[in-house]
Amino acid sequence: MNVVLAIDSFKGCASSQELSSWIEEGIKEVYQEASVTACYIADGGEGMLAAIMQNVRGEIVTCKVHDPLMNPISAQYGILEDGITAVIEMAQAGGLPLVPKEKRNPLLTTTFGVGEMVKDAIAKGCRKFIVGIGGSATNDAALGMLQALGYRFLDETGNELGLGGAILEDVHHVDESHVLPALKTCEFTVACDVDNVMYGPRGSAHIYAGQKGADAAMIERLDAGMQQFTQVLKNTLGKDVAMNAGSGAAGGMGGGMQAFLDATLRSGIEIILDQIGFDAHLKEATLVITGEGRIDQQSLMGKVLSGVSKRAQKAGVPLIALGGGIADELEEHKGVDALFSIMRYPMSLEEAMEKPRAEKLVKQSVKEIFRLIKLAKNSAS
Ligand SMILES: Nc1ncnc2c1ncn2[C@@H]1O[C@H](COP(=O)(O)OP(=O)(O)OP(=O)(O)O)[C@@H](O)[C@H]1O
Ligand SMILES: O=C(O)[C@H](O)CO
Repeated sequence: MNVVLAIDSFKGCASSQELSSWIEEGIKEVYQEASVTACYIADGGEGMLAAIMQNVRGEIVTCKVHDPLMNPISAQYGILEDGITAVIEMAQAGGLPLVPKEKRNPLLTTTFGVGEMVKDAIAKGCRKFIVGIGGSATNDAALGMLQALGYRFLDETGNELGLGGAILEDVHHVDESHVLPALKTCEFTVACDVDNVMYGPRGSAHIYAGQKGADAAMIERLDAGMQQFTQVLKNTLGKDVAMNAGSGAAGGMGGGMQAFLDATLRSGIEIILDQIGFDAHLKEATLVITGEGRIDQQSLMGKVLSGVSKRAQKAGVPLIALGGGIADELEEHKGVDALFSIMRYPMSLEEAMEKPRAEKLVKQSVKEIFRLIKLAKNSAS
């Protein structure tokens, strides 16, 4: 019995690492001799750095940067063993949890700190970047990040603009004369947690600015600003990126990085599965277990579950998914052989998400599943 685990965190409850160790314990109680390979998983947002660095060789670097409201903080990024590839998780410097609820305002928040991380890595010799984007407090199309790297954004009359999503509507000119020279020799691959576009009904502001503290009027302003800014990108750089998949991830960070840094945008889960050599693990696998906090229709359309499912199907390995909860409307789940909720009896979400209870529920569910598998295997042989 070779089980491969590729489970996303249950957001607000348990990390991919914690879940993996609980699942492994549950399996081992039934199948002592089982071999369990835990692949830590994330989608590009929070947790991506840990997911990649725990699966590959490299070092973690801590540096001093600024949070989305420009308060000094420490952030971490990784340098792979080749010494030139940096793994940057934008959420470390631009993440939503860094901003207290009452201060969340994507007109003001900036990705400046993410640029500071890139600058630090460049100073340490890095020239290749894997940047995980998502889980952000920002909607500034990467302008803050670019400002930290020397870009200056000017209004109609040539005045330099400040920080935050509010400047999108005022940018008319881009001054590249102070850009860090080494930036031209850098290669960026962006791991996007979603495939949204920069503006419009599926744009970053309409879909995600609400959770970052924007009210309806702010959302309209950010959306209009983003639209205006993408027009400037077209006129000044000749770059038409606004409708590319992932350009609207992390408040337009994907699109900004594509336009200014020639970044390649990919789905975060695909990048992570490649980095950790997931396909090789599948070759030996009897079964794969994936999952996330809440399994819904979206889970099967471009996030961790669908990424893992595509590869498991290709390798012909059965896949089961474990969720804190499963959305009512989810009846069809093509690509996942069986879905299980860890819940045993009605309880409040708060109770369910208490870590010790979640741990117990996960282990109990896993034991039940593996008891059945063992029984079926024994009766078949
Ligand atoms: N132990 C748990 N029991 C029941 N439900 C849980 C538990 N842990 C998390 N959840 C539910 O899952 C939700 C989080 O969902 P999930 O972990 O799938 O992340 P998400 O916000 O959908 O982001 P993403 O899809 O990018 O991972 C929580 O808000 C909660 O409703
Ligand atoms: O950061 C965000 O805006 C969301 O995670 C989508 O990318």
